Amino acid sequence: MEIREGNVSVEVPEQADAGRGDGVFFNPDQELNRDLTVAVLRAHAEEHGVGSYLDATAASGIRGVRAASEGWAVTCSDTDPDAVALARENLARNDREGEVLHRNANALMHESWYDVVDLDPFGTPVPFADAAFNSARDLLCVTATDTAPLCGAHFESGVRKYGAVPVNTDYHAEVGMRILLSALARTGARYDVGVTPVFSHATRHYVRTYLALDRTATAANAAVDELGYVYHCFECSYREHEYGYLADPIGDCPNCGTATRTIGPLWLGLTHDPAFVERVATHVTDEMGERKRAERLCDRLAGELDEPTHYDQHRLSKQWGVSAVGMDEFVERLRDAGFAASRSHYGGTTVKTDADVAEIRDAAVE
Ligand SMILES: C[S@@+](CC[C@H](N)C(=O)[O-])C[C@H]1O[C@@H](n2cnc3c(N)ncnc32)[C@H](O)[C@@H]1O
Repeated sequence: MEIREGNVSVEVPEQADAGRGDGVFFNPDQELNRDLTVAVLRAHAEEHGVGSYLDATAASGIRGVRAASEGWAVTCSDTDPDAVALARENLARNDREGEVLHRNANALMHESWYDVVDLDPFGTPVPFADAAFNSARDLLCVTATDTAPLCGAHFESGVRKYGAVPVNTDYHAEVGMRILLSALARTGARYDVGVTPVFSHATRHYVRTYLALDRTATAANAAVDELGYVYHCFECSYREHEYGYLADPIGDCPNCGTATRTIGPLWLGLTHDPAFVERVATHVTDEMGERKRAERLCDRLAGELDEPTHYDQHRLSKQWGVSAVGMDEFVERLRDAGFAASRSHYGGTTVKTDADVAEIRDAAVE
């Protein structure tokens, strides 16, 4: 079946359920992810110009074709011969140049350099991360769809894959994002590559991040300095974070006395650069099928307070046995009490604030 996405039209196999079928993979639900990738590539090109782009796990090649239509010199790779044939056909159908290789992306990335590498694999990107840090010069784009291990819902799998302790909290999507960033920062650091996340979002069942790379030991050290731990109380939702690679757990919750759980190492630093996000927003354009959602997401991200966890007003209200109020009202009450507060992109009822859970209750519950 032929579909149009952004400025391109590609042939993709008809699939009943979001990509899961016998044929070459295609998931229409990832259009927002791909629209934002194009906007990020445009914003990145403003500073660095267009260059070489590797669509490492290409399937239909839709990412590669869209990047090629933006002027990037594209390479697509896939281990599935049917995917390789389809990606070639899709580049040709759009009159775009580009090479499509029937290669294992890991071998390819150990041999060749690209300005931008895009990892969009099935599930976890971890099997591709080492090679990617030895292939990407400027920007590494990564999707992870294994949210259950990342968020702590599949605890052992999360520990195995990400070398960190994930705990399933009510801010699980953010834990997933910060576990992924932590693992990527530590992988980059092994090769003296420092990462700066310039744009990241947790949307439905995946996390997507864009890392600006600095290939120096100093930058790698700076990235490791952004790692640390969150101590979480399941009784009252109190949490506290601590930078530093060596955990010194706080023990009992200072709010209610219950033992806290340690989560991490997590990336505690910024998960995006607000100025870059604003520039990305200017590159979200009319031909994008997910333009409205992309704009809303950029807007929310740009205004999101820099705090490593968020709260869910509805969960807190249930815990306290009070009625929830409108989100803008909730944020206003926190600000009126002197705290920094913003809504967050992790969900419609989520908020970021520098108030702790007892302070939130005092400020927001009448
Ligand atoms: C989730 S799909 C990619 C989806 C695509 N990026 C998109 O936006 O529609 C993952 C693809 O990775 C390919 N793949 C799996 N292991 C690979 C490897 N080691 N090297 C290259 N491609 C691989 C699979 O054949 C599959 O086509």
